[in-house]
Amino acid sequence: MGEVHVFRESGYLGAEGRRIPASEPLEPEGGAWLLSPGFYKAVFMDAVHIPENTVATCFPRSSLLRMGALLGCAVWDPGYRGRGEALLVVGNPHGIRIEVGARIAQLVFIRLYPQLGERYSGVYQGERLAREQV
Ligand SMILES: O=c1ccn([C@H]2C[C@H](O)[C@@H](COP(=O)(O)OP(=O)(O)OP(=O)(O)O)O2)c(=O)[nH]1
Repeated sequence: MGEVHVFRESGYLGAEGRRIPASEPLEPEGGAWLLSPGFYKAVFMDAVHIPENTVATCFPRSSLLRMGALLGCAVWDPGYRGRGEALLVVGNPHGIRIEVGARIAQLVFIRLYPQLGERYSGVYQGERLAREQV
């Protein structure tokens, strides 16, 4: 876990366009976030580069589920590079506490045969990376 954000406005998903809502990072206290029930944006601390012959998907660690929280993840495309994000849903009515840098997710890689002709070139390519990392 690198950052936890709260959403500050609505999002929009159209047939063509989209607007990702503004969000605000929460300051950890004593090196951890105390999160009450709700929906948060979880920004990963680690950057990934998905190989071009691979697609990945991400699951929450079961420890997260066991304490009453979910991580919503989608598909990580071949060739994607970046520090991605996921949706953290805290359902435990007593909240949860997550330390900065705690491991929250596991990526599962699926090798593609044959290799795809196209690698990811969407709007999230290179997100949160320094120019030389892209
Ligand atoms: O839970 C996830 C899943 C994917 N990604 C990254 C890797 C992926 O390659 C990229 C784009 O994901 P996706 O293709 O699902 O997004 P989209 O909304 O379809 O965007 P685009 O139109 O750029 O494909 O975002 C995340 O950060 N979190």
